[in-house]
Amino acid sequence: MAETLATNNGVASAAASAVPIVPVGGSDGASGAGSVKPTLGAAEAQPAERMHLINEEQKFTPDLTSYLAKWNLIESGFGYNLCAVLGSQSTGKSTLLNRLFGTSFDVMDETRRQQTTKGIWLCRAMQAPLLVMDVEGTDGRERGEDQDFERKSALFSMASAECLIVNMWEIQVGLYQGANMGLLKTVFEVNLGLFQSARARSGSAARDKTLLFFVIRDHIGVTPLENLKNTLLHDLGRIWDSLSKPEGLESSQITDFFDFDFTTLPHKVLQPDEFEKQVVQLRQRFVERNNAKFVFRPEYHKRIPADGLPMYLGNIWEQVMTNKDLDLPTQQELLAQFRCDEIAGAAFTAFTSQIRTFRKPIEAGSILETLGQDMGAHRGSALAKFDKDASRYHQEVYKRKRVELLDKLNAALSPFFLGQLKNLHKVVLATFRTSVLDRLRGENYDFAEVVQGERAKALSRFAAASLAIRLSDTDWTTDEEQEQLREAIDGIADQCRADETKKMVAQIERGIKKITAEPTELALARPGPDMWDRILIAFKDALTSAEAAYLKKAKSFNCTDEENAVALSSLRRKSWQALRAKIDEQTADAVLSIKLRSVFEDRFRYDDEGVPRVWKPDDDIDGVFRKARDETLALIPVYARIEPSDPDLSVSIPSTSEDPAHAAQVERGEDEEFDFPSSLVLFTETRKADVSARFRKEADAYYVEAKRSTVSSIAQVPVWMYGVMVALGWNEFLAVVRSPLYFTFLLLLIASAYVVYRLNLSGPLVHISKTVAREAHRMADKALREHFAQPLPQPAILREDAAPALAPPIAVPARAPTKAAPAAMEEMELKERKAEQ
Ligand SMILES: Nc1nc2c(ncn2[C@@H]2O[C@H](COP(=O)(O)OP(=O)(O)OP(=O)(O)O)[C@@H](O)[C@H]2O)c(=O)[nH]1
Repeated sequence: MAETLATNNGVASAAASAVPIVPVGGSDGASGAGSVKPTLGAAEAQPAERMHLINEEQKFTPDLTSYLAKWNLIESGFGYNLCAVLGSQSTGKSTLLNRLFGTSFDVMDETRRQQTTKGIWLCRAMQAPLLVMDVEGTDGRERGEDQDFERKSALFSMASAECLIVNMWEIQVGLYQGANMGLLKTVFEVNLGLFQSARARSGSAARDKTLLFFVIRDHIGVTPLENLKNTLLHDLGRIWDSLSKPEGLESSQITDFFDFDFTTLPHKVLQPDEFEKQVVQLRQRFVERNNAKFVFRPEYHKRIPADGLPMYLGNIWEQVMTNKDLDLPTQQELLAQFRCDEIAGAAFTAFTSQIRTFRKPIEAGSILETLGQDMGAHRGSALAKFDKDASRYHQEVYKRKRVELLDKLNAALSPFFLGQLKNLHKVVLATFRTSVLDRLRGENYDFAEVVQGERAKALSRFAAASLAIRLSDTDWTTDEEQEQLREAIDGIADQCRADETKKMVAQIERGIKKITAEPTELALARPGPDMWDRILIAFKDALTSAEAAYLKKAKSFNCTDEENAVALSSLRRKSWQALRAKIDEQTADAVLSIKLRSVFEDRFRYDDEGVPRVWKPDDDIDGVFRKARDETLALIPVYARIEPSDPDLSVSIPSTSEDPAHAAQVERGEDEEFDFPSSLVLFTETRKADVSARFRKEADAYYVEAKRSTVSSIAQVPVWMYGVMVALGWNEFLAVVRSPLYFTFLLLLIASAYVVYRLNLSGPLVHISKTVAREAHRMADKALREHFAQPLPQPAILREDAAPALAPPIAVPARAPTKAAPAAMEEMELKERKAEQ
């Protein structure tokens, strides 16, 4: 046992040089040391205000936190020490504490010798971060037989203080009650129970040790400290042996739980200078950390941070009061849980107010560029705050609470992470769409390259941005969002490709329309058995080159064969429909009748050399008319159906019913139904009959006109008639020459003619005359047509029943270039007809 003891023989024997002593406020009335000067190097200029930790009614103070703050200790963590004093009443405990630590405990008035300290008082030492407890003296006459409070207070001091100063006079050494041995026995017993569970759990007794520092007062020096110490140790050993120890601790030694130290102090009244000197020396052991005999060794510390001390001490006292077994480690754990929760709560509150600013912009769809850093910084500062205050508490509890706090912080940040991801998804997708569409403008682009490039850009931007907001120590992942983005991008790419394909098909279709327009117009204007051959050759040529153009471009679209087949089928169908629209335009009723009339005129009004016919009475007008009319009528069935003379030139486009892709489009309402066989038929039978009837009427008018022209040529005036006219008009001639009036008129007429000739006005006059004549002719012609349009008795050769059967389709020779009836004439006639309608 002796080896484990930390004794201090030197203190008692060392009669240090006279060192002035601290005057501690006015509290030390007994010392009368108001004249001595402090040499403590104190951090505080004045003694700290004491506080009643446990009052006479055995109530624990609620003000400890504020006092700790006032004493600048609340933030000190483990950087403080706590000691308490035990001893009989009026043995100079308060005096000793005030002298040693510069505290402000009340000291007994020497003249009255009555109890001064009631309950437990606490004060901060003046020169060190040390809390000192002045405990009500034991064995006081005020409490008499009632030892309840002294036991409680001793137990409380034992549980909380690192160092328990046992104050006694030299003459008390060897006594049982006087030396507080009875009290110490009780304390040892309860202490064993107290530490039992702690030992079982931690396996370390050293950690829970307490120092019992015996200060033997009024030492007159006759009995050396060593003897006194041995006496005390012997007594303590006896007490320990007599204890009923709990199971598992039967063989435990007193030194497993306590360290002992001993010192003496001279009589304060009889040897005041010596007393003060030794107090100063003793003080050094309490306040100088680098002192070799520094009292507060780390293993004595209860490991309670200063800010948790009020609660810890409160709980201990509550347990002491309710006589429950004290389990200090449990208390420490409970305290740690409570304090860690408190600290975490404070850190979390500050954290939530900091991160509140993220909510609005993220909900509004914005992307916060520094969100990841900010989230990390706020989370880090919350954890740092927690670590700073909570790490001093029970480590297991601290670590568990830290994990809980981290989870809570992550949960609070998670909505921002997800919100930002959602916004990122939207923005990246929109950028992808815009960029692709921008780059698809114009002609020179490779669709696959554009889409692949932008896709890679979008995905890497998303990956980088989402990585930036992924915090460590979270289970946050972005895999699902990346997959969703990939799908969305592919969806847009597919849509773009479909749009591009459509655009390309429409462009090619326009090209085909342009290329086939002229050959179609030309072929329909010059009908014949090979009319459709010419049109279909042009169409097929255009379609073949269009398909080649599509396939060439489609390569860069990465289109599948199926997509290509659909697009090509659509291209063929649309091109055919465009051709058919052109044909419809060129075979509309009005246009067709002009075409037929033109063909008829070519055959009827012009001879084989293309020279206009002047009908003579002996000409076979009827024969020529019949032939021209029948040949023209024979063209109507040719126009009626698209049918090439060469079957190889036939075109076959799948109808909707044969094309599932188009059928689906029709079902979706994106296109109209298409039936190829019916698209080959231009005229129904009824329309054919209508066209024939109309043409016949027009042809009849030509016939009548031709007939009339022979009548007017027959009615020419014979030459002799002019001789007769001269003979008959001779008298009138003479009358004019002889009459001055008529002659003057004649001269005026001649003069006018001369002026016209000289002024070269003959041209305009002739032009006006011609115009007037033409207008008159047109009006007469119109009147005649209207007249003959009435149902008149027809000549036998013109009646339907007398007409020969229509000749089979025959080749219609191309019109000679010198012939009349150019397209302009046709148009003029068409306009005239429209105006008439
Ligand atoms: N003989 C002697 N008397 C002392 C010594 N120190 C103080 N006293 C006197 O003892 C009396 C009691 O002093 P306190 O310091 O109040 O003693 P206490 O133990 O705190 O008293 P309670 O708080 O009532 O238990 C005072 O009159 C002091 O002057 C000392 O070293 N020796």
